[in-house]
Amino acid sequence: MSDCTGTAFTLTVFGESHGPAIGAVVTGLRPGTVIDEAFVARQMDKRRAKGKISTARTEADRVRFVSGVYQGRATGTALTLLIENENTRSGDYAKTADLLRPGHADYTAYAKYGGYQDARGGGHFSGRLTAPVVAAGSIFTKMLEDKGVVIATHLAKCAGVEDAPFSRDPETLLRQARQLNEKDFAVLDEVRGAAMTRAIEAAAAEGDSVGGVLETVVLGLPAGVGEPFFDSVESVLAGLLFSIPAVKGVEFGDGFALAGLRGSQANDPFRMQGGRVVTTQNRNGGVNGGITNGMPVVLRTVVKPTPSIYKVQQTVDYAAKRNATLQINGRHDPCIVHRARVVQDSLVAFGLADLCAQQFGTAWQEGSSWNTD
Ligand SMILES: Cc1cc2nc3c(=O)[nH]c(=O)nc-3n(C[C@H](O)[C@H](O)[C@H](O)COP(=O)(O)O)c2cc1C
Ligand SMILES: C=C(O[C@@H]1CC(C(=O)O)=C[C@@H](OP(=O)(O)O)[C@H]1O)C(=O)O
Repeated sequence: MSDCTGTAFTLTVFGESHGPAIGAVVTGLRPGTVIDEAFVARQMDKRRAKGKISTARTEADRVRFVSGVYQGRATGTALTLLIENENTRSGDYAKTADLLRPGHADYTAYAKYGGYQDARGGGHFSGRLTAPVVAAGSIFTKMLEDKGVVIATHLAKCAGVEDAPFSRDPETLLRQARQLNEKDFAVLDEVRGAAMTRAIEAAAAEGDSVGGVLETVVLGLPAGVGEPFFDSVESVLAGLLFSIPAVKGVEFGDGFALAGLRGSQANDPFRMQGGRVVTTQNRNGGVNGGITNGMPVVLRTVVKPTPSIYKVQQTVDYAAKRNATLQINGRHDPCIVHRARVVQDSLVAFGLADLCAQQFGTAWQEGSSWNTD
């Protein structure tokens, strides 16, 4: 069973999109860890569907902590949080119940669970399950922020429109990261952001959907975080990021572009700066040998176009075992990228907090230094 992930901390998600509630269980929290419900609510708002560029299924997404929290702090025993599904319209799926949606998990869930799965709205395979991921992940985002680690993601590309790149200047990059975390639609260049929004709306007007690339930076992590071989920073984060429904690619640093470079270009030269080891460029994305090197961790994911579109599609009728056509109605995101950005932040936070706990023990949360000497 792998609805559960993590080592020092664990995160379990449960529920179905059209069931009564979805939720998460977190274990391993140091007693006294701050659970800032206002911060959690702000993060949830970034994932909330808004306007024509998102699904019309708007959910309040109120997070109810039902165990493991007392007077705003973690008790140290299992923390459980619940989010009710309040705006389901299962009837939308009734007419097409046996018609497998191309690109979605209808067929694969059938193949695995033999018809016992809750198929309404994609059930457990709905992007809806990312709501508890954000709620739980926010605890780790806050934990890292309190330690001076800033995680920020922008829509590097969406609907074919590219955002401005992250700055290479450390101070400007930190300012950009902080500004992104205040934004609803996370772009560095608002003009390009407006072009993205128009392109999403244009695809939606045609009954179609679009995808894009989410780029994350993590600032303020010390060198030395990451475990040997199978729990390298890249292995852990990629595993978590591929769990986000619709993510089909992950790369670190210059990623696939490294294939076209020479070693003399790909190696990040070391220098001393203010008593610290730094590199003069960051093509390896702040990770060498699976361990952080103290430079910004940089990674990108590919988010595919939403599978549920309104154009007529070829499929099969699984009950009748014959070819069929599918015309979806119902409420779907014409684009997932802008909503998935905070899911990405949350899972990066969880993965890195878990690796920090393995490196420093859960006491790493205390005080302002990392005790790295
Ligand atoms: C925040 C979020 C919202 C999503 N909204 C929709 C949606 O409205 N309609 C849809 O068909 N897929 C949506 N998806 C994507 C599907 O859940 C996903 O494509 C599906 O589970 C199949 O998984 P795969 O694409 O990883 O193979 C959403 C994903 C996320 C993360
Ligand atoms: C409800 C959310 O998104 C849902 C994700 C989703 C999917 O297939 O992933 C399909 C749609 O569900 P429904 O058909 O029930 O409206 C989206 O609305 C959410 O993200 O909170």
